[in-house]
Amino acid sequence: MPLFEIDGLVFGYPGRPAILQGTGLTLEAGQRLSIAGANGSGKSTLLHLMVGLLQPQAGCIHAFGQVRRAEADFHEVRRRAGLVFQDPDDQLFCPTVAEDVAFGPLNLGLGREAAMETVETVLTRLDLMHLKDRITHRLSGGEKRLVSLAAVLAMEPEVLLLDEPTNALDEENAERLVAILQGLPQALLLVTHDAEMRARIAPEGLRLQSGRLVPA
Ligand SMILES: Nc1ncnc2c1ncn2[C@@H]1O[C@H](COP(=O)(O)OP(=O)(O)OP(=O)(O)O)[C@@H](O)[C@H]1O
Repeated sequence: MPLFEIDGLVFGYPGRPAILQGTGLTLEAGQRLSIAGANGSGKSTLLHLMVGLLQPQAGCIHAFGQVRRAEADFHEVRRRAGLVFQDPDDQLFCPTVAEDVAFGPLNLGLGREAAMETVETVLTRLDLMHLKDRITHRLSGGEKRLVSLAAVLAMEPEVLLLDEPTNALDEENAERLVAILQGLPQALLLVTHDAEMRARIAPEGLRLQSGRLVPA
């Protein structure tokens, strides 16, 4: 059973022409797919539709074995599919890094102590323990991006949806992120303009062009 099976998606922002015009996509368990495409072609929009942050005007989103239509259908999707937003400020909203990373596990019903254990495990794995007690909004752009990934991984999603994950990262941290992503067991959908990163993490590539996904 595919994790996501999307067919015939049509979407345009209110008062604007449709940017997705019959987009289809299948993501299988363990599969790593990349999506390239021009600025403004609708890549971020597609990821937002996949987790129910936007509603399509037509088409079908089948996720984790069920058709998802209403907002309530997407609660489970957002728990099982972790979206790392293009802008970390859309992801992080707690006063400290520890609280931001603990937010997901606490929301899933973990007790405070268990959630804090998860925070330490994930931050240690990403080599970010030095940021644990920092004020989130005072972090650098690159630090925020890594903490965003930590916050998503803390929820142990079955699939990661990554929107330009190396934006704002210096070379060393971009390299570290690539190594981390290569080592993760999850299925992954990677949106990036970085051709080298696509080749190293998700060589099976698609391109969003004229509102449809085509082989890259
Ligand atoms: N909330 C919004 N309201 C109206 N238009 C929007 C909104 N969000 C995005 N758009 C427009 O929709 C189009 C697609 O945006 P989207 O962010 O999905 O593109 P993208 O392929 O991810 O681009 P990039 O490569 O620059 O990140 C763009 O023209 C953008 O300006």
